[in-house]
Amino acid sequence: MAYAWRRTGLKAFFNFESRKKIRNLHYRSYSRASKNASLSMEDFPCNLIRNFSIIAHIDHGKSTLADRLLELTGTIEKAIGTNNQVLDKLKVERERGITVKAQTASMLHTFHGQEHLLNLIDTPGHVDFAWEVSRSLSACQGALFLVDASQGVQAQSISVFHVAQERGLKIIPVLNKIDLPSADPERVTAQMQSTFGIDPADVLKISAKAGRGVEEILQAIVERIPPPEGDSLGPLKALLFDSSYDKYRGVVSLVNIKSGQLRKGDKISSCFSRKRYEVMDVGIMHPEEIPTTVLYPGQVGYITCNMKESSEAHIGDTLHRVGEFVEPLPGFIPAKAMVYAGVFPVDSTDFPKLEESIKRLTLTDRSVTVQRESSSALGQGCRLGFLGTLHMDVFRQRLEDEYDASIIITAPTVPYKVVYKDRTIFVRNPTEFPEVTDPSSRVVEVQEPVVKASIIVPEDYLGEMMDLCFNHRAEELDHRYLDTSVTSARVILTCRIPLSEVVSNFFDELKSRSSGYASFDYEDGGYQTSNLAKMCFMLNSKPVDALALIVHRSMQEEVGRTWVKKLHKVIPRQLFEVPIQAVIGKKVIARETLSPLRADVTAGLYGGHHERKLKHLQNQKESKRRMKKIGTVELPQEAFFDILRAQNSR
Ligand SMILES: Nc1nc2c(ncn2[C@@H]2O[C@H](COP(=O)(O)OP(=O)(O)OP(=O)(O)O)[C@@H](O)[C@H]2O)c(=O)[nH]1
Repeated sequence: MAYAWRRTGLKAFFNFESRKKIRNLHYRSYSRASKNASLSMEDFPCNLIRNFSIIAHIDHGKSTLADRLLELTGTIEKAIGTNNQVLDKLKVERERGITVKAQTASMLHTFHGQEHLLNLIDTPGHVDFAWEVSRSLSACQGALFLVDASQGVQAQSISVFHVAQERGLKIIPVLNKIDLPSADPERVTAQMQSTFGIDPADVLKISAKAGRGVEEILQAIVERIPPPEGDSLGPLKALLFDSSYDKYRGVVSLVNIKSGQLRKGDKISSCFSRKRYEVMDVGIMHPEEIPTTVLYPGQVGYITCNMKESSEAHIGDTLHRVGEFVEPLPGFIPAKAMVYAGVFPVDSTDFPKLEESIKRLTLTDRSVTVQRESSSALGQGCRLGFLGTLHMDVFRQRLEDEYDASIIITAPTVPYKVVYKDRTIFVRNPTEFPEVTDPSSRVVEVQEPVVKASIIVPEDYLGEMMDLCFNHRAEELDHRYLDTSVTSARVILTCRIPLSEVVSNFFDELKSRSSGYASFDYEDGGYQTSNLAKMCFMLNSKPVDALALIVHRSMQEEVGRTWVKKLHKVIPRQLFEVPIQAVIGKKVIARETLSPLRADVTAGLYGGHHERKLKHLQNQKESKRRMKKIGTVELPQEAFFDILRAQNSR
């Protein structure tokens, strides 16, 4: 998919360097199918197709294994020893070494003299991109389940295993990184057995980096994963599971044919919108687009039709032939935004450009929700909903990298439920949070989202982790042993914890207090009643809306004091006294006072040098232009943004 973006819509926005790097990577890809462009899809009935995914905890080697499989099947050039990660195509993925977008590639592999079509979908490992994983699995019958032989089973190993199991996929357990000196294959295999009931005899032991054991993986894919099913003579049913946007061809959709045949020129219709289209182009992702004339049941490929707007490609939609009635496929549960933040242009006149960039970027990332908002301190902006804070950070980086946007993001907030006597509303922006202490607000109660969290950690750090969880208002703490190794037994700790705690600095604390050994995963745990309030920050009695926070009452003094102190540090002294206050309702929780100063920038310049004085006055005039005026208080724009950034990473 990203190749489609790269070739088209987003290409124009990449800077020259990143384009050059990606182009080099692109032209290193050779393949039998691209040389032999007349790939005949008729040659691959269902029994010769295997659709599979690679699933694992973050960094356990999915993209590296994908590279080796593509090399071994001749899809790309051999480059063992180098770390290409061909399917991680976005600049943000290559810079951070993480996958954020599932990618598809088709390989041809001859087994017992018979050529098979293997469709691989490489998926992200981080919990924020779990939606991407579950969507991709819908096109698969099997999954390679990778576990790092030195790290062992980690938190996301458990969640992705269960997602694959619930979908009834055939799971091939793989122990990766056996080349590492710290690898302990026996212990980790035993963990896989005790945690997932995996038979040790089924576990393939490989080094994706060195290419060891990868041949056996190809064999296992063909032998163990069932072929897809589907009647090629039945009515057309194509599951639309992903899409991207091409400014010349419109929407490019990724489809999995569940029954029937999809040909160029076919007249098709969407079960979701009932709109009709004509298929302009069909093909497979190899990983580049390779045109074919038809797609058969079980096959995974792309189509373009006359879909002009990206919103027309509804993820999870069923496409069928015009005039044929079909029962729609089950589709997908829509992504649920977990955190919200306001995104504003640094220069407020750039808002139209920023809004356009956000619109284009969300075409390639459908899990982001967008709503306009305005702030008296920051001007016009958008409130965006993300699946987590890493997702938010990746989106920010993509806006900067691919759209050259200069933005400022407010502190992430979670969606709160406010129950009134006669209705319930969701609040995604702290400024809209009611004054719950005021009886006239008619608020019955406030609820906050909670998650069911699991932390896997060596036993020695259990105490630290319990302490961390308690400090973040966790409840229902429980733990059990994952393995009983005498030297380094590992424990899985589970609890319910407010989502707002998770999106603060929880993850950083978890890593530092466990020396990097703990892994963490969470899933939606519903809502619970909570004692929350809106904290406003006032400068000289004027509220600064962009800084408002929602806090738990048990932490209000601590939070108020911390931020008032930080504001005191960064706000320059004014010509008058400025009280800085943290306020809940009408009550001042914390206060600092900025003493007055008469700004005489030429005071230090003794005698003569009239030009120097003029230059200083000129400089002062310049910097005044970059001041933010909040009520009567003038604040350098950068200082204000620093506070917002600090709130963002609190
Ligand atoms: N020693 C060793 N290192 C490996 C092996 N496989 C992968 N790695 C390294 O592990 C790191 C993570 O590998 P990736 O392939 O990016 O992992 P991933 O699972 O795709 O990561 P995400 O997509 O971010 O979840 C890289 O530095 C790889 O070089 C292996 O078999 N042996």
